[in-house]
Amino acid sequence: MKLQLALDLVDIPQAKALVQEVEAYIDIVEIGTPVVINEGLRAVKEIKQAFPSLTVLADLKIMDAGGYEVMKASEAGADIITVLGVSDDSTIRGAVAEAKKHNKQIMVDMINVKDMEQRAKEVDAMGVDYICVHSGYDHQAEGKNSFAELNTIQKVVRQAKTAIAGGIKLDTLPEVIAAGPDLVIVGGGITGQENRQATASRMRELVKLR
Ligand SMILES: O=C(CO)[C@H](O)[C@H](O)COP(=O)(O)O
Repeated sequence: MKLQLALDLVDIPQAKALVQEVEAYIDIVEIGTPVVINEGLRAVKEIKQAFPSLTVLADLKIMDAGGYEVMKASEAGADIITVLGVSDDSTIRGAVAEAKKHNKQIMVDMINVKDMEQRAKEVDAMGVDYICVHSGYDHQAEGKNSFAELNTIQKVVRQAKTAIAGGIKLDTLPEVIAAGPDLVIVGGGITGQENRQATASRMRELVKLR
């Protein structure tokens, strides 16, 4: 099981400072959608240059032009790029084909997918690397989480790794870990804490036990 740090509400200098603090405890650093909107792919490029040994995920949440956008993110240094599960199949296939050319990986974010079981089967068959169940900020505000959805996709996914994101905190992490995803994604559960290093370190310990 791996741990991904999601950076969403920061600029590039703040992102670098945060990664520096918790680098030892994470496997993947995510350049979140708001960061890419504010700073562009330069944020991906600068973080990869500053932390070359970390896997960098660009959370582009691609919805169209899969091949082109994956090409640009790959050129910027992203190792993993996200595409939305609600996208057209041709977008996901284009993203997967382009990622393979650059030796990169595709994560499909299943946010707002209505038939989770059916779509997970379909995107799994398209050769994506990760399938991520995700309660976004708007869902979190309504008190939702993705634990049940993780269970649903785990029953049908055969080749991709499974991931879960959305509002995971130190106190809910044991429940998430018990559900057995391949990757746990934590944003505010680390970045919003007073002692980020201690929180990330404890999360690392818990994740490592599995
Ligand atoms: O993609 C995102 C929002 O769309 C976030 O990166 C993801 O939800 C993880 O952050 P948090 O743990 O703060 O919810």
